[in-house]
Amino acid sequence: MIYTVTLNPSIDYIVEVGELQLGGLNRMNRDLKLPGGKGINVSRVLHRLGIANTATGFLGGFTGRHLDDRLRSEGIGRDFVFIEGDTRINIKLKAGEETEINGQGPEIREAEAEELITRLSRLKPGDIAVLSGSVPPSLGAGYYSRLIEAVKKAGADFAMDTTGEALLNALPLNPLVIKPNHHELAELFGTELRTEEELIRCGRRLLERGARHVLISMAGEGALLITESAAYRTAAPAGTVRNSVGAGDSMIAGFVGTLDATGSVLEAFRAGVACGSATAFSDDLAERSDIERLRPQVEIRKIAHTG
Ligand SMILES: Nc1ncnc2c1ncn2[C@@H]1O[C@H](COP(=O)(O)OP(=O)(O)OP(=O)(O)O)[C@@H](O)[C@H]1O
Ligand SMILES: O=P(O)(O)OC[C@@]1(O)O[C@H](CO)[C@@H](O)[C@@H]1O
Repeated sequence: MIYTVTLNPSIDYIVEVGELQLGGLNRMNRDLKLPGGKGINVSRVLHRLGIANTATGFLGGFTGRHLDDRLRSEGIGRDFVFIEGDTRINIKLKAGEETEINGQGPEIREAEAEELITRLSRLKPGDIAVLSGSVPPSLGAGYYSRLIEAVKKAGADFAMDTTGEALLNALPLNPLVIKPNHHELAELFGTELRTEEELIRCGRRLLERGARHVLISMAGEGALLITESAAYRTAAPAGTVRNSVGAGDSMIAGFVGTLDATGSVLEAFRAGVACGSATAFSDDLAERSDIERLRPQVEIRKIAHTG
């Protein structure tokens, strides 16, 4: 079973205005409230692919209840720890460009934090925990490491999609896959990454530090996959972008779900790119039919041997 862990879920409030008047009154052309938070997005895409999974993490308040209802109505398995604070609302403003304003997240009390660790310590060998997204400030960056230790002690595996210190701390614990986008990768290494060679070099350094697969997503420019033995590249399939929020999470869902089901790293890579692009071309996350339509368009090229 795949478990997704979202420490900081959200309702994503997608707001479309024509031209943004800063300091003035703007009227919305369109708005949409979607379940959000990176792990929750992974769960929703896995579910659409027909892959059994359980969404866990923290939910609270009226927003948390709404999210839980939405996930229940979609038929997604849930095992959230319910907290006192309100789950955040993240604003995704579309005014030509996409601008995101994400909340910090509610306060998580110590007993609530301990409860999630207890739940994850019940995973079984063969299970995979997908840990995604930001950490509410009250938990601190070290919390992910405690969760991972519980998962590993239970004999289960884990994948990680977060940034900064939390990601670096997870590397020695050997994540199945990590997925920085090219901007996050540059930030991790404190440098600009202009060429494919530079991206691959940084990806390899993350392998050396313990990751087992490194996916580098590059939005409309496709993605790179760095494994122990080689580096691969795909272009993104062509299409009209509608809402790219959750494209990276969709990619993780396709990669982890397919790797778990087939054992094929390249099929997992292909599925990941198809899921990511299908989401970018949809208002909400991708539907299975859109993913299947794009899958054959994803051509994978081996570009380098590792080592
Ligand atoms: N504009 C686009 N056109 C085609 N495919 C896209 C586009 N944006 C994203 N994708 C697909 O989705 C994958 C992941 O996208 P991206 O690199 O934007 O991830 P991300 O930054 O983690 O996204 P997010 O944080 O919005 O979930 C890309 O590798 C690509 O396959
Ligand atoms: O603030 P975080 O946890 O880093 O990211 C949260 C978020 O931006 O990520 C998802 C898209 O990947 C959205 O559903 C959600 O609003």
